[in-house]
Amino acid sequence: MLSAYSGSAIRSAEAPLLDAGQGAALMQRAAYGLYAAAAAELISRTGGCYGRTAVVLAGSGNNAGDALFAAARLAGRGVRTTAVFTSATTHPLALAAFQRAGGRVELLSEATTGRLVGSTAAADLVIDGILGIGGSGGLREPAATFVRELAAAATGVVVACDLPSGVDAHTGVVNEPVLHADLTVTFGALKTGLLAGPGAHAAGRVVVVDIGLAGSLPEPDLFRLEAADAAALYRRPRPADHKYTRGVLGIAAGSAMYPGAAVLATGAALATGLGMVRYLGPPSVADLVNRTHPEAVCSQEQVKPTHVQAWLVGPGADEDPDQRRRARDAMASGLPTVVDAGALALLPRRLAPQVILTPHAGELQAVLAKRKVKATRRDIEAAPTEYARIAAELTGATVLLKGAVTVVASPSGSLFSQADATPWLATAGSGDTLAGILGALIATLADDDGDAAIERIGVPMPDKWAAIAAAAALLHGLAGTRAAGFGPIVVSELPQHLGAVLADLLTAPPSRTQFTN
Ligand SMILES: NC(=O)C1=CN([C@@H]2O[C@H](COP(=O)(O)OP(=O)(O)OC[C@H]3O[C@@H](n4cnc5c(N)ncnc54)[C@H](O)[C@@H]3O)[C@@H](O)[C@H]2O)[C@@H](O)CC1
Ligand SMILES: [K+]
Repeated sequence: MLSAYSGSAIRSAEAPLLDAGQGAALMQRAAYGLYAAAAAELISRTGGCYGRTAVVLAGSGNNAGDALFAAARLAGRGVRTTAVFTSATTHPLALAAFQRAGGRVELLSEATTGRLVGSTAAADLVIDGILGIGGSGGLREPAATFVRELAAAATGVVVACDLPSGVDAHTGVVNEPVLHADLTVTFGALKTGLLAGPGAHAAGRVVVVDIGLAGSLPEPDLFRLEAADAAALYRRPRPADHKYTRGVLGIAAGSAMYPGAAVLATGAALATGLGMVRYLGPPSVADLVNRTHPEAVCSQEQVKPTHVQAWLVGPGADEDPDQRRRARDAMASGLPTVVDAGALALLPRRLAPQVILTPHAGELQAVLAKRKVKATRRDIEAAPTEYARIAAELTGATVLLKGAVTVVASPSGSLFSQADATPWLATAGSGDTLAGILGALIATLADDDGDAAIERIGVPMPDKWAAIAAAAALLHGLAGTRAAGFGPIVVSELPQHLGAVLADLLTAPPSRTQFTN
């Protein structure tokens, strides 16, 4: 599991080391890590370092210090380095080291912007060291115009120092213009803004350089599950199991108008693995579910007499009064319940953490509007963790906000973010399969075994449902990525790819230290 921290948490972790006079040593560790990662990137893209060109964009703070010390080391490997200063002052020792190593210096101004955009765009490597965790708001002039023009040009490889300048380290809000990085080399620990919100896209691949903060870090602000966590969370069948002990999921999805949602959600739940799916819905849909998934037990029953461990309500069920009633009853049942699509319009005032809402930004906007929180879809997309957290707080439910990077907010305040999906998953029916996967996971992990699994992966118990939701997003993303390897995704085929993903995961859980948002 990856853990991420706000900029202020990183600062507090650094404080005792700075007080002990270790500031220069911390900067050297950061700079060395940045140099090594940038050199590796340069070699992999251009075949070497000697004779290549690099431009460092340098601001006024310690972020520029890291970048200039790193560039001095690159110069020592024969890289022709130039620093473009966005302000008249900078880290003096780093500047001296950079110049000693043969680095050239340029000062950005209105008059030099056009020329420097051209030469920077032509460089093999650009290191963005304008702002780090000390930055607030968007870039000011003249850096703003320079970065806007540079971002519109084709550049060599872009490596961000600590974080892309202009990204909010805490929220991932991107204060435009921001130079999108191919690689972000971040120091001490992951920053929340590199894993969530538009900042996650701006960051590209992320590597963490250990500068010795591990012992001083507080509780993380955000978690990200890795494939190995999903494998550890997954409830494997045991010899003494029968279908009723492995988890039974009730699904009230689909309607005469949208029968496909029921088929997709059921198929995804079955492929995730559980004891049984009990499908409840109108006869025509039940018939279709039966024909496509004969193992599902279908009926027109209501929620109360149906014996299950968990519910999934809402996909494709907007217009059907019986399905709406089932959704309301499931939410009131006290059982773990996935509330998706149409059922999101039926929320009672207050819910519990085992109720997991799975809106996209537009649906979350409606949920929030009913609770007098005004936010546009754009606002939510710009700061997804903030709005998911508000929704979890106001409803008492766990909130999984779908997006390219999916975020999950626990009513306890904890956050998860998962970036395993591929844009190919943005296709009709995709959400129904995510709901099905999540439904199967909550049905199989509803009991004490689920609690034990949560302890195993090191998640605090109040965040059990958020972690399971994050695992569902991860499995859905991996299945989608695998499916996309065979061309555009046909959602009804996703379950078979999910089966293959699970088979891989459960036999050889991979671990990752570097990831791509
Ligand atoms: N504190 C430490 O010991 C360490 C810090 N490190 C580096 O230092 C960085 C933090 O350094 P700083 O605290 O100096 O902060 P920054 O380097 O992020 O820059 C802060 C400076 O930028 C100015 N500024 C803020 N917002 C601006 C904006 N929107 N437009 C233009 N200028 C703006 C401020 O006036 C301030 O002078 C980290 O991100 C990391 O790269 C690393 O060297 C590791 C050790
Ligand atoms: K930066």
